Amino acid sequence: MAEKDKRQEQQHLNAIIDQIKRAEQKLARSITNAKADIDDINRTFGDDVHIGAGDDSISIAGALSIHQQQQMLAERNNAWQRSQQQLSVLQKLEKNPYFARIDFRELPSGHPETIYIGLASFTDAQNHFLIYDWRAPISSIYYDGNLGKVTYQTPDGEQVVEVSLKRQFIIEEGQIVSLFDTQETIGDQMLLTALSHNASTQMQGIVTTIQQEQNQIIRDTKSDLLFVQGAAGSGKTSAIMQRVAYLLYRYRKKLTSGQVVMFSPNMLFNDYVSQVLPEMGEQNMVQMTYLQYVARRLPKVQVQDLYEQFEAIQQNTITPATRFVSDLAFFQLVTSYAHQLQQGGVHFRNLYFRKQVLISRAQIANIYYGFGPQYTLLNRIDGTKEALIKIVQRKISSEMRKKWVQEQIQNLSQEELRQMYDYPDQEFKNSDDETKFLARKIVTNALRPVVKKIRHNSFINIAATYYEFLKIVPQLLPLSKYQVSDAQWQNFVAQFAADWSQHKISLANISPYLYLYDLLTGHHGDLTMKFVFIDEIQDYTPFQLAYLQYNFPRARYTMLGDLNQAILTHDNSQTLLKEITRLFDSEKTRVVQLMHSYRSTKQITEFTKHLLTVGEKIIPFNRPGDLPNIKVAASAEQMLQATREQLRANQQQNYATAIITKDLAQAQQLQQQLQQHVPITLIKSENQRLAAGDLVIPAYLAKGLEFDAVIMWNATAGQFTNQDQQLIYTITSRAMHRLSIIANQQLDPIIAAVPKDLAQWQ
Ligand SMILES: Nc1ncnc2c1ncn2[C@@H]1O[C@H](COP(=O)(O)OP(=O)(O)OP(=O)(O)O)[C@@H](O)[C@H]1O
Repeated sequence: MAEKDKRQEQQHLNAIIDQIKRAEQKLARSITNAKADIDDINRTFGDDVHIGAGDDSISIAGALSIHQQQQMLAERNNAWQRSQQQLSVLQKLEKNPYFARIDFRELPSGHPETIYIGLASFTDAQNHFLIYDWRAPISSIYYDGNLGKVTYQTPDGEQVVEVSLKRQFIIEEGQIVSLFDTQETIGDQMLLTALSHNASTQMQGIVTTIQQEQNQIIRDTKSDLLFVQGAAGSGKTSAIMQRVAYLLYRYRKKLTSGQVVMFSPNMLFNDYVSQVLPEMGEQNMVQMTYLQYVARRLPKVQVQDLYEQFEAIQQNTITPATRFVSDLAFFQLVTSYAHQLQQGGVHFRNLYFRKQVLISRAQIANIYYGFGPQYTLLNRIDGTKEALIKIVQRKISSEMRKKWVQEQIQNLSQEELRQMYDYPDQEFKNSDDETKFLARKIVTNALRPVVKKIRHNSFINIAATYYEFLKIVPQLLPLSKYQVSDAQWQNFVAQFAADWSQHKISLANISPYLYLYDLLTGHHGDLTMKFVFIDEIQDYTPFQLAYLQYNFPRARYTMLGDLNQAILTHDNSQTLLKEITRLFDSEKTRVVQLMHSYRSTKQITEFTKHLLTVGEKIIPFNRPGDLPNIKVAASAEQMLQATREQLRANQQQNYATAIITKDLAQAQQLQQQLQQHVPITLIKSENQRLAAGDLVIPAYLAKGLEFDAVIMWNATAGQFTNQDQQLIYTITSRAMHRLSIIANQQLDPIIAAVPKDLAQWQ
């Protein structure tokens, strides 16, 4: 490119930065003023409020004044926060205002235009766009098209333009480091630079290099279900973070970050992605794991956690019965069973008062089933609640005469008495009246917990109802059709009861349990949630997905996964997609396949894709690096030695290494052995933070993460089973720049089967 062009671009950049600086100063002044206003209002708050003379009540004028002051304060606070946010966006823009320029002409008869695209929009005093937000409709021509005719979507329909120039910039601290014109969608040069960086404990945004296939996902606004299947490292997670930012922009004023929820594989991962949106000037969405979501509904019961779940898979304790209750067929069975409960089958609990049965379960059942057949479950429960509360109210009068109440009245201290009165120095006709008043108060207070129990549906014994349901499942449906024998089913049911008696529940049972509870009590889910994102979909069961859909009935769903990386569900992963699409209207379902893999070097991706014998197509991005190296040591001692040497070699290249083990026990043992020689952090729980530097981490916690260098520990024959192909793929595909595999005496056969020329064998 001509020197003259470069000079002109730097001049243009300087002029823009000047304008940004001026806007920053203006904003900083208004922030200072807003802050002064807020302080002022706070200071004069007390003075302006007129307290009514003679008593403690506030006069109407005073109350109005308080209300006005509060409103004013809230407005100023909002304005102040908005300005703060704008300022932080401007500060980011000042360092790196834009990354692309497009010259184009609207067809058929527009005049030539030049636009610059950056992280956010920036306009001059006359409201001319100096920078376009990357999410603006026009910006999609940067991501989607080549030179020449390009079509893009606007809110008013399609628009065609003729693109004559696409220029990309790398700008650091206000200086153009490099710029190039490109014919392609996004020049490979720019992507290569982006991908060559070192891994970090925080995920980075990909605004400047979003690929065309990713852009389809980010800007989709039509689908109720957007299902993205993509190889390891194909940018699924990156794309959805960008998609959230896009949706918040596109639907601003109508959509808040609280109406977007993302279900992620573990909390470590939540932490890993937590900076992406704030870096783009947006607030984080709600983020949680499925386990957190269901477990918080049953705070007194211990739910099988991620670790136990993974161990169960490893020990092959996943039975045909567990698989069956994870299926859509079982979801439908729970749904239809709930209808049957209108006729009978709900179990109840006695309601107690002062250790005596106040309303017996038989009485409650009579009320519940006393309503006519036209009553739905919801009407039935509402009607029962009403009737129970009436019974409680009727008890008040008879209870007031009881001895315990009289005793309590006599034992009341002056202070307690004062608190019982409706207002200070309350007067009564006579002492009888006063005693009656106090007795009523005491009994009402004592009955309050019972009323609360009624309101919270505690009179329903959901565990017994669910248990009864499990017991009769074989009568409702031929289990043999689902490859479950009678004995296996009996075991499953017995296990539920045994777990429950110890206040535990398995992950397989918790979703159907809660679903039955929801149907019984008319809990209809969260109607305000507008977008639900589910990452690593392959680790969900169809039941869980159907249950999520039940819980967020008005939301649109984006599901991402790699069917090659199912480490918690194994065999059903290939059929999962079919099952999921059954849950949605096919007209509004879109399936996108991401085939390019960006994370790893070409050598690593070529190697890892051979670990999969069946699976989806994977095209490596052409970023060169070393061949993966495989070391088969002669003893456990030598394996450790080789690991230390590899760690050292990686450090010399400035690569942070993650040593990934099959399970937690191996990770713990290895870290202890290594720690005597080198500092290394053990990641043993999802509640930890990801530390910078070298780590030892079990495979199930490394999901979704990436590292400069990976050492796969103990890839010895016999450690992994035939079923572990996807686990091995997940481990090895975490490496960005270097992959090492270390085994003792004999290599795992899945790895040994990879063509010899794809690795360096030592
Ligand atoms: N368009 C892009 N520009 C720059 N970097 C990208 C792009 N797409 C993906 N990457 C990088 O590739 C790596 C992998 O991306 P990401 O973690 O989003 O993939 P994934 O599909 O979720 O992977 P996995 O399923 O293996 O967890 C990240 O370092 C990400 O920054």
